[in-house]
Amino acid sequence: MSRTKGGSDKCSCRLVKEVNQLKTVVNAQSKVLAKLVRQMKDGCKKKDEEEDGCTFCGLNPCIKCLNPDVLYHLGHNTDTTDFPKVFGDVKFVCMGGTPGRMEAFAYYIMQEIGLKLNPATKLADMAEAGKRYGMFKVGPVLCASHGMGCPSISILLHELIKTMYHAKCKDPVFIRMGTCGGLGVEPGTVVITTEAVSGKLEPVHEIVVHGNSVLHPSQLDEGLANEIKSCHDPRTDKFDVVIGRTMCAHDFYEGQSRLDGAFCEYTPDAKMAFLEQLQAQGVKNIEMESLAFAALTSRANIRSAVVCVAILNRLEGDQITTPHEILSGFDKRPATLIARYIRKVLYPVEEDSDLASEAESEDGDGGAGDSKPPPPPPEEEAE
Ligand SMILES: O=P(O)(O)O[C@H]1O[C@H](CO)[C@@H](O)[C@H]1O
Ligand SMILES: O=c1cc[nH]c(=O)[nH]1
Repeated sequence: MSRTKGGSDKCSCRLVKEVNQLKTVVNAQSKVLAKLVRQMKDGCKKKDEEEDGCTFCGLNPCIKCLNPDVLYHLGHNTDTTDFPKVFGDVKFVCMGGTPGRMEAFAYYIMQEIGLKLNPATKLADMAEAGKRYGMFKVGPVLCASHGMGCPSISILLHELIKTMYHAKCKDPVFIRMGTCGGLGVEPGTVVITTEAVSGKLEPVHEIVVHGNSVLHPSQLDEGLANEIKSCHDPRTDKFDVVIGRTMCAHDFYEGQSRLDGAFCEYTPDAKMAFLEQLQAQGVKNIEMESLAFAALTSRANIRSAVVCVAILNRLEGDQITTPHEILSGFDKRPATLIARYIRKVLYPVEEDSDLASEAESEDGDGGAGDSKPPPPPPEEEAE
């Protein structure tokens, strides 16, 4: 009996050992299997990306299935516009409030990057059919007006991001060039945003989806902000450039603590206390689109920057009394820096010293438009 018991003990011991060995083998095999599946998926993802072409992340997977995709506010759709042909070369998407500013920028950048237009023609407004925004294309630079406020820029960004997606664009950079109210800075100073904050001073853009609040971070690309700042030449430019946080308001008057709106239910002291609180938190300016701009571009992993000129110092007042000629000179300042940045990217061999020779001349009649076009202008026509 005892022999039998000893035998069965031995047997179960061997069984346990064998089961354990088997477990080790199965575990090892499932690790190998998981690795192979991962490699297989990564391979397919890479292939998809190569096929899709566009480098954006996190986009709606259903875009592919929209046939056609109608970009209603831009007046284009994938049935009638050949996106890769029309927009496939876009590397810079520049945006600003008004169609006039963006058309002027389009002509300016044309000169700056050495493109030419047949003198008998003019740049077409590519969003004319949508009757909402203005859009002009000059080689790799797409210039679009976004209107006022986050809802307006947000609609445009959805449609521009889809435009870039359908066109299979590779890593286009998005830049908003605007005006703002400065905080403790001289009127005419250019402010480049590090981070957009809401009226509650939170670095998030809130959207309401299905009745629920959804928050998206509103960071901007620090490297890009510094690259654009480095295009400033303090020796010759007649303006300062600072980097800081931007408060994005959903209104020009009460939302920005002005005392001159149709309604005002706070005291001048409360206004000053709020503006000083903003300043203490590193806020350098106030405008109305940076939050949606930062949030939507960063959701798609797009490098983006906000470059605005202060048209007044809010610590000194609310009303904009600066004459229009001076304001339009101010408008050219963000444009000058952005054009230099674009030139640097397109013509990296250009010497930094070239920047000094074409610094903004506000005494002249053409302001930033006086700049010399870069050497070897490509023999290409603007669209
Ligand atoms: O000068 P732009 O870029 O239009 O932007 C600023 O000016 C408008 C208010 O006057 C707001 O849209 C604000 O963000
Ligand atoms: O004070 C200002 C000036 C321009 N744009 C704004 O939103 N606020």
